[in-house]
Amino acid sequence: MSWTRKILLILGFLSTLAVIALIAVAVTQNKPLPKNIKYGIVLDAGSSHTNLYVYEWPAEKENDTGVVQQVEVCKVEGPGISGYSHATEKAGPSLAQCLRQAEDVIPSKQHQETPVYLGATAGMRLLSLENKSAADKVLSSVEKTLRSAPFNFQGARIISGQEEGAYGWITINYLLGNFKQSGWKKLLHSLKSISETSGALDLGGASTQITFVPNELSSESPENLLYFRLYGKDYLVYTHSFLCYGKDQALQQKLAEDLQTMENSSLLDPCFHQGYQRTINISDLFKTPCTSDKKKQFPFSQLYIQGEGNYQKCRRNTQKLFNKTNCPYSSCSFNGIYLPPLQGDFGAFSAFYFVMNFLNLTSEQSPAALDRVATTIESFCARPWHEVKSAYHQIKEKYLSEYCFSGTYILSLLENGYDFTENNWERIHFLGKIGSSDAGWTLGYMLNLTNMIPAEEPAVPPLSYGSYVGLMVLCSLVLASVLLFAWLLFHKPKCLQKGIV
Ligand SMILES: Nc1ccn([C@@H]2O[C@H](COP(=O)(O)OP(=O)(O)OP(=O)(O)O)[C@@H](O)[C@H]2O)c(=O)n1
Ligand SMILES: [Ca+2]
Repeated sequence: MSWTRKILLILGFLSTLAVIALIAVAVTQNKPLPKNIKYGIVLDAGSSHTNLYVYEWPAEKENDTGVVQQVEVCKVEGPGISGYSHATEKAGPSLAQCLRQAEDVIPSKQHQETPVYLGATAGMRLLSLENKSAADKVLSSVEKTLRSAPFNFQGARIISGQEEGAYGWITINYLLGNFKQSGWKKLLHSLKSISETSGALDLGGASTQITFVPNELSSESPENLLYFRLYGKDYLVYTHSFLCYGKDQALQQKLAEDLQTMENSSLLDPCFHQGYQRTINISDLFKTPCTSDKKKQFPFSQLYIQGEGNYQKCRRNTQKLFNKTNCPYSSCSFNGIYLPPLQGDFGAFSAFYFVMNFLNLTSEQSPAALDRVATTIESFCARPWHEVKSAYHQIKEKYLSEYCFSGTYILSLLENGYDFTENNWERIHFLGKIGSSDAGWTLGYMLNLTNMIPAEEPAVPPLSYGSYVGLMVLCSLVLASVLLFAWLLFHKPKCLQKGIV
């Protein structure tokens, strides 16, 4: 072998070594640190029940959007905490089992640093209107239990309807990735200076919320407007919470209304299936502040409900709950509450989802047209109770017996209350979960209280780790080839000269 050929071989070998060394250095120098996971707990103390959520996120990424996810949900046995008004000391202990479940999910050495929050919604709002001292005692009881858990207690309080709407909106937009815009979308949006978010529709047992970014800025009703700066963008958000318009309180309102014109104690109710019967104490019906204005003396103490199963009648019946007669603003939803024109897509969750999912009306591939939704509810309501009961024997009777009313109420609320029509119906997306996380206010609440949503966009390295390593490899290969080529060109080893090769 000639000396030039030897040198060439050595050089080739050295270049390969250099490339390998460069890659090795790039990989080891920039290897991401082992994942350090953090946890947070939020208890959603709703009017019908309490859920405990455990969230996790990588510690080093806590200011990025979309990194927090739900790892556990525990449904507390028994009623919501507002249901303990007659045994307030039992409200706290009812949470113990779910807290123990959270202890199993979160590594013990991290218990102490894990924040735990409890937010109570409309059930407790109503209880504090009805009996403030009972509401305070319930909150002290749950605080005592939460303080005795091994976590870092951060508060147990009643959140306002505005907060409930706003945090629900933050949750779904965080999970849908609407706050983070990358690539062409970011460019497009910065050119048009818009950023699309999705509205949020939440239906609980005692209240319902509507929250979205309206098209035009209007200061007609400042109490319905919220301002946020999130990841470097400004958002002006409309929100309203209707207390007493959750589906359980809406049913109470409807029954109290029906009672006004009754001559005897039996009620033929079009919102329940034919053959269904239920007895209600009239005193219970008027305990809630939602019906107190309809309270009067009745010549009977119990109400006997007989199902009739008639959607059209039920619809006319529930429609009466939405008073559209006077509106002091340019536009209203109902009861004289300001509502700007609807804008964009909406995510509809909690009972909106439970009910529509039961009725098979949530499919994203072929969203049901409004008239198909109505006919589905109509034919469901028309099925006799014995048939419904045997077809869905696995579903709790309390839920099952009310899907006809709830479906009808949801249509009334969306169509009569908020003015959704067949033209924008497909903009409503009924969703239970986004990824592994439930849609609801709890995630947004935790993100806010732990300062995990920065006002300005966090500085992020321009390249991801993978692209960085890839680029290093590419540059090294190009460099090595250029060197080799240059050497070959200038030194023209004999082996490459014409006649020798
Ligand atoms: N699979 C399910 C689960 C719940 N529900 C009903 O859905 C309603 C509301 O549920 P939820 O969103 O959990 O309400 P809460 O959070 O308890 O009430 P609020 O937000 O008003 O405090 C309740 O009437 C409950 O009976 C249902 O019909 N089917
Ligand atoms: Ca709720």
